[in-house]
Amino acid sequence: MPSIPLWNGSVSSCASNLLARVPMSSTTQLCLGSAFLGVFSHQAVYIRGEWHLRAPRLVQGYSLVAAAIFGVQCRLGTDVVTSLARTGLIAGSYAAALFSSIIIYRRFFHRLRHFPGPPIASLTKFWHVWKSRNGQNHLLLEQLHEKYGPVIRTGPEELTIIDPAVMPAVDGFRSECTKAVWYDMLHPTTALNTTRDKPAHDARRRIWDRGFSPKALAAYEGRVQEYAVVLSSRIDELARQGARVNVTDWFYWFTLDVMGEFAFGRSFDMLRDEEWHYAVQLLRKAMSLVGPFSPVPWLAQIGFKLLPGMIYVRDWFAMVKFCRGRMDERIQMKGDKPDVAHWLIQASLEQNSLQQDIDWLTGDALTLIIAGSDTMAATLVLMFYELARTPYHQELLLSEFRGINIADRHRLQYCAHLNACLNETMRLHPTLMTGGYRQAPPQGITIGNTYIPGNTTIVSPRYSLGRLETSYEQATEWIPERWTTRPELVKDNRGFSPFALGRYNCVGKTVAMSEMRYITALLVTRFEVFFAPGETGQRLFEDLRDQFTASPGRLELQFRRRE
Ligand code: HEM
Repeated sequence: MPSIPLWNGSVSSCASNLLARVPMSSTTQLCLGSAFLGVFSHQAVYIRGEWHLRAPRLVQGYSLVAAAIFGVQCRLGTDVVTSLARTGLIAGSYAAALFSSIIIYRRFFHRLRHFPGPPIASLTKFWHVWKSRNGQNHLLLEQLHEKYGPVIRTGPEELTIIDPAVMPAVDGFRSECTKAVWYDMLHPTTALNTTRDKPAHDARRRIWDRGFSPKALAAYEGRVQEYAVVLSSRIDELARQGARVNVTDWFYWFTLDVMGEFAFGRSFDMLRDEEWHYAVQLLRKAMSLVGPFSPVPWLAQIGFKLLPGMIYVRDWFAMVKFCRGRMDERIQMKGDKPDVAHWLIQASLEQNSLQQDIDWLTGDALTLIIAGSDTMAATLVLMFYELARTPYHQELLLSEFRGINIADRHRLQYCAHLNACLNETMRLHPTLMTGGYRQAPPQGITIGNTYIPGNTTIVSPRYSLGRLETSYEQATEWIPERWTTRPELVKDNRGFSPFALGRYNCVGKTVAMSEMRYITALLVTRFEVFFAPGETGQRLFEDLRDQFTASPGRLELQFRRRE
């Protein structure tokens, strides 16, 4: 995109000459000129292309221009108050004209103008920031679905599509969709998951795939099991005391410790210390902003670039610094530990680019920690909530595990009811509830019978897709048998894609399934699980936050050792 010079010396002297020549009474003329510029800049410049990454520069540029207009007036002898007022008028005229032009265009001329949705959503994403300020975007989209149907305009450039055809259309192997602007939210952090450019993503993905090959997975297995056994023995101690177990914390500590091992060859030691590591706390604080600010990645960019000291932004940078330090340590580590970082570092060494790749390595380590822990922990919490409510399913699982070696992941992967419990949890309580935004290719795309114009952001919320009565019988109930003995309860499974499809699918799917199967088998064979007195699961759902990955509320269970 061409960039417009917002400020330089020649503009300054030009403005100075101009103001010197015109009488001050011509403020009206200046305001009109400014308004004209506002409309012109929208129609000629901003109407095309993406601007979110340039938002910080634009803020700086406009501030400079406003300061220059003010400065020139003061130099011409106008008093400060009048200069300020006049600058406000000129800047206000520009802004009013610019935003009026944007609003009229978005409402009446935009290519998405015919799609239903809240009228204000077609004008600005700020309505979405406001509506999802409590981090429960998944519920908001459900309400909109009820009111407006399967295709909803949820933003000036955005459609939310709650139709099972959306998943194969946007993520299928032949799909030409790309990752949407949301993935630039954390720019300039570079990482596999946030790479929007297809060739660059594919190249990085090939490196990651080496870290998840069958040979690599076999090497991680033992280490994951060690952590699972530690978790189980901690729970055992609590069970002996008859204590309540906040499984939300324990499952997070378990998955985060494992991901620390994968990313840095060193855990966060949370299972051992029984408390949150400070770096993980920083990460979680920073991540809590992802939910409300997801609709406006440009605002996040302004925060990152112009307000690095602001609370939450500061936490994010502190976490990145921590990861960078741990990655430096990991690079220096002797020995050949089987972890994911090994493969990423090895690729950089082979290309002789270790120093240049340090940002990639840090960003990828962060991705691994977030993508690998939040998803698994939330799935486990939600599945144990369902199991605690239904002892019958614990018994079914127990009989499935009888006589088999649960430490053998190949054997566990054929446990039909275990797989069904996991699938059913990921259908009803997906851990990427609304996340995974895609962008339609320039020529557009047809989903079901609906043509989606080019470059539209497409949101396909798994939370709503998993609850469609047109796809599932008794859609809001947790019935694992729908994936085994009662297939008639699944009418259309195209929307079921917990790990995504195609080029952007989950690289950690096999490790995730294997880890979740093992920990479930270990806990169910050792303990009976039930709600702690007074626990209903209400807090779990009331405090459940949609911040790209799901962040569930507290759940207190009790465990009783099986004889
Ligand atoms: C219950 C467990 C998990 C679920 C439901 C899950 C789901 C997903 C989904 C839906 C995506 C696509 C995200 C997008 O469109 O932006 C994804 C991507 C990804 N996942 Fe997972 N995931 C899980 C566990 C894991 C684990 C254990 C790891 C690592 C060990 C992992 C690493 C990744 C990475 C690196 C990506 C980015 C892939 C790419 O962009 O090429 N995930 N995951």
